[in-house]
Amino acid sequence: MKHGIYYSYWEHEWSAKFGPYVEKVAKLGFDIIEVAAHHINTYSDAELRDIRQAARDNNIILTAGIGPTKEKNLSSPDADVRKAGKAFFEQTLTNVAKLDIRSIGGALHSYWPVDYSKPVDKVGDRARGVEGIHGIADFANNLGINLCIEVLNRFENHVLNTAAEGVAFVTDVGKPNVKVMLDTFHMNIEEDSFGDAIRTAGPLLGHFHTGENNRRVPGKGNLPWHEIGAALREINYTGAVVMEPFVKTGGTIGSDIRVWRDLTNGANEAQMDEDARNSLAFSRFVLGG
Ligand SMILES: O=C(CO)[C@@H](O)[C@H](O)[C@H](O)CO
Ligand SMILES: [Mn+2]
Repeated sequence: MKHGIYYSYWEHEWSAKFGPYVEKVAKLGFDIIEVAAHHINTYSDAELRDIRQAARDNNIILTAGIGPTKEKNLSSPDADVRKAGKAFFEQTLTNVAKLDIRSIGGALHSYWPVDYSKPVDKVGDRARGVEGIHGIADFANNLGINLCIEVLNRFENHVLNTAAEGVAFVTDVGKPNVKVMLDTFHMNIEEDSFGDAIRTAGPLLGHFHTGENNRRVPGKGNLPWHEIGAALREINYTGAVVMEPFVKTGGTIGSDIRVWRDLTNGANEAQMDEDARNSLAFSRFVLGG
């Protein structure tokens, strides 16, 4: 098991440059830095080469996360939007591969966060999502990349809310590099049992996000970390565990995640770093790795 952190912990925008975080998280003791792929197509090849080199020098693995926009939605009823989504993913995956990234996770099968001001078509979106992911899976596989389909809570997406729905979706896609991704924050809202949800995903679990009930770093809230760790051990999970804390207000990240209060009690960067370091020690102990 490898442990990481999403760089958005420290940032307000998905467009923030992620290069400087490679060395920072290495110093904090992490194995992985997860970066937002939303704007990777604006990076030059030279920039990507430098970041890849920094990761190699610091013994850090990069993983990617993404919440596709409505205009790049692989499950849209509009064929032109689906086409734009496919082209966007092909370009994004090509650039992601330049960083030696082997895993991209998020609502790849849909868009995020969902606009609920209009009625949603869960059945149609799911069917088009299966087809859309099926249509980019081989392209990703040829680059050595796993597509990890994130199960989200009802307020952020309607297509997949439980591990069982995630497993059924991934089984329907039927490609070896398409996996289920779970996130403890979302599980806490939707699942009857953390342990059962993890066991339901079993060998299909490809990526795992951690965060407390209020998205503080693991160890500062009330989630049943021992139960979560026992279930991960039971299924012999050896993949990435990436903490995804969101504790600061502001910017697109603050508003997409609905952070309307400072959950750090005014912590400065050094104190936030210390929280991350402590949570990493807690996570390694309780979850393994
Ligand atoms: O859990 C979440 C959002 O609640 C994230 O994983 C998100 O989908 C994506 O990473 C955005 O970059
Ligand atoms: Mn997540």
